Amino acid sequence: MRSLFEGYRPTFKPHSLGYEAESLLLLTPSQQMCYYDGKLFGGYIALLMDRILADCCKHKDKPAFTAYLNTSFNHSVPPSGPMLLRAWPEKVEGRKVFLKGSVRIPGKEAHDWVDAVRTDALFIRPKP
Ligand SMILES: CCCCC/C=C\C/C=C\C/C=C\C/C=C\CCCC(=O)SCCNC(=O)CCNC(=O)[C@H](O)C(C)(C)COP(=O)(O)OP(=O)(O)OC[C@H]1O[C@@H](n2cnc3c(N)ncnc32)[C@H](O)[C@@H]1OP(=O)(O)O
Repeated sequence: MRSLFEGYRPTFKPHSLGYEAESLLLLTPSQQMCYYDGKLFGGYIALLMDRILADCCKHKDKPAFTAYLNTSFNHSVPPSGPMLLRAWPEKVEGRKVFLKGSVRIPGKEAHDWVDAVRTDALFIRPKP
C-alpha cells in the first residue's frame, strides 16, 4: 500500500492560514492505474489529493479528519507524465479547515502547466 505514495515527497511553505504543500510526482509503472487507456484513474487521484490536503492540515499542527473532498476532473491526467499536487488553506473557522487543492499537468506550451483537477475540501480537527 505504501507503494501508492512512492515518490510523494511534499514540501511546505508558510501561508497566512498555516502552510501550503506541493509535491511533484512521476508515477512508477505499478502506480499508473488506468481504467481508460491514457487517463489516470480518478479514484487514485482523489487518494493523492486527500493525502496532500491532510498533510497540509497537519504540518506543524494536529491532524484532521476529511469531512468532504469535492473533486472536479477538468482534464484527464496522463499516467506517465509529471503531475504537480498542490494544497493550501482557504479559510479556518475554529476546528474547521477549508482547503483547496489541484493537480497540475504540463500544458501545450513549454513551461506551461494547467489545472487538470481541482479540489475543495473541509477537514475537521478533533475536539480538544
Ligand atoms: C485503496 C488502497 C488504499 C491505500 C491507502 C491505505 C492507507 C493509507 C496510508 C497512509 C495514508 C497516509 C496519510 C493519510 C492520508 C490521508 C488521511 C486523510 C484523513 C482521513 O482519511 S480521515 C478518514 C475519513 N473521514 C472520516 O472518517 C470522517 C467521518 N466523520 C467524522 O468523524 C465526523 O463527522 C467529523 C470528525 C468530520 C466531525 O465530527 P465532530 O463531532 O468532530 O464535529 P461536528 O459534527 O460537531 O462538526 C464540526 C463542524 O463541522 C461541520 N461539518 C462536519 N462535517 C461536515 C461536512 N461533511 N460538510 C460540511 N460541514 C461539516 C459541522 O456542521 C460543524 O460546523 P459548525 O461548528 O459550524 O456547526
